[in-house]
Amino acid sequence: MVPNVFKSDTDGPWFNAENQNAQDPSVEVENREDDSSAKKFKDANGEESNIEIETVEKTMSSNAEQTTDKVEEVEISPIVDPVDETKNEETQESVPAIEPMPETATRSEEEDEGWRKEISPEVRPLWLGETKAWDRNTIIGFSFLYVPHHRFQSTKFLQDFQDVFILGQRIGGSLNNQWFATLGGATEARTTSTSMAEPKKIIIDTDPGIDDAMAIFLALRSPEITVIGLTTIYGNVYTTLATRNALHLLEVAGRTDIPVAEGSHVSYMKATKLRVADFVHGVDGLGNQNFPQPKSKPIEKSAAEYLVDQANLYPGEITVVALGPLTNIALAIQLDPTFTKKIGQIVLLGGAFAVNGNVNPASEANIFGDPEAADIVFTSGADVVAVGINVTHQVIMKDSELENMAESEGKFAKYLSKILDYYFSYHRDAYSMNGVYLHDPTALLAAVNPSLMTYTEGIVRVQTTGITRGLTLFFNKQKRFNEATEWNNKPTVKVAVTVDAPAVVKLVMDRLMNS
Ligand SMILES: O=c1[nH]c(=O)c2ncn([C@@H]3O[C@H](CO)[C@@H](O)[C@H]3O)c2[nH]1
Repeated sequence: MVPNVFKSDTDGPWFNAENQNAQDPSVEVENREDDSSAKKFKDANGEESNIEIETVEKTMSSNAEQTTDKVEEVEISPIVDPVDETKNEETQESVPAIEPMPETATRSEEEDEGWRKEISPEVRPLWLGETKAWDRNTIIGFSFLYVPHHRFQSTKFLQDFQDVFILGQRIGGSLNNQWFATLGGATEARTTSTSMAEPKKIIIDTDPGIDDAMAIFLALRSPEITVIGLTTIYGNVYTTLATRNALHLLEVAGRTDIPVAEGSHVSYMKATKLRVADFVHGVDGLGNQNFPQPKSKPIEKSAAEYLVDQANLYPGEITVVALGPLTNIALAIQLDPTFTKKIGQIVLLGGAFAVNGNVNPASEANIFGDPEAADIVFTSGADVVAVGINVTHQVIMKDSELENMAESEGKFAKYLSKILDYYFSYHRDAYSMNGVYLHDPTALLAAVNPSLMTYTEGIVRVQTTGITRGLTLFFNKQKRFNEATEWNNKPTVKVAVTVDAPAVVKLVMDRLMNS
């Protein structure tokens, strides 16, 4: 592993009054003082606003293994198709014969009505999609609710997955071709698939940004994932420019089919004094290349609305890769508190865990951009994976690799080699290094292939005031403190601790050069 390289950025060229007071010219919102923001945040983020799910501990068992899971109103109903039985090869027990699942299926009006009556009122909202025909994905979204009902012929599709989740709790699944599930007071569902190798659905929340451009192109070249949308945010540039750049990058890639939803122009606390890192990326965010205006337009929905919509459409299936300040994600949670359970995972680039920051000794840029939003996301209960600069500062693209890119015939590599010049010169000035940190591509790869990194789990809080504003503090839960603390009863998140840096650099280079 390459040792962690760190140098303080406190007196870099960006740390000046001009940047600190800069404002997005497109914003006409009354500014608020930092201090009042912090106070309101405390109120808004007090105990009451945290979403706690009441659970009781019950034991779920099956003929093959015993698992202890927290579930609500658990009642296991092993279901065996009485009609078609066969023997399990290993156990010699009778199991339902599995027929191949049709790609699509339809249900009649009458059947639909019948099912509606049998389902408990709590689960009805999820079940009652207007869908009359469905494919494998939508069946999985609904099927768990109906497992105990034989008429639904669950065996036909339950073969495809093992675990069924409601509100993040495992309520059933299939084992040795026998399957079981419970009908609890569920309003939402999460499913995991073991046999379907469908690409993961990804939404990239981005502030392009040179390394954002790398990450977006890398995502488009990664068969393990499907980019279903981009949402934009201020950070490296203001939001208006981030949207323009996102649209431009998709045009370069020939992927204008991917929607772009514009994000917030102000912080979570509605502050308009935003800090942007144009000194890292150029005033246009893309290395001062004077690219033409994109022809395409963002969709009508805001980023937060789009995130909530997509999470509702594909419960448990979407990974948000957040490459800028976390304002849009916090706004999505504010818009719909159940977003935290409907979103599959949030992989975020942010934080400086047990190392100095890159804005000042305390704070990393994305967290510093909106500390209140970051604290909301870290303590939201969502499945969060944080990739901080303690990890990304180990992943360095060297001068020689830039030369290789410039000589490559690859479309993305050629484009990137031009804009990367600016990023390289910033790193030479700020860090005296002949290379650049691959922040955003590394975070993207944590979603593509989590095994490139190792993780620890604990509670993360973000400092929102004073000289350590933006500090990310990780609590490993190894001590029971005498007094109650601000970390009490908060959900845990995963934090990346080590990275296979050579493998990450190789993957980035290979995929971008062969584009
Ligand atoms: O304010 C910043 N200062 C930096 O030195 C710096 N280096 C990279 N970045 C951007 O912020 C995230 C990492 O902290 C990435 O999205 C970089 O684009 C920086 N932002």
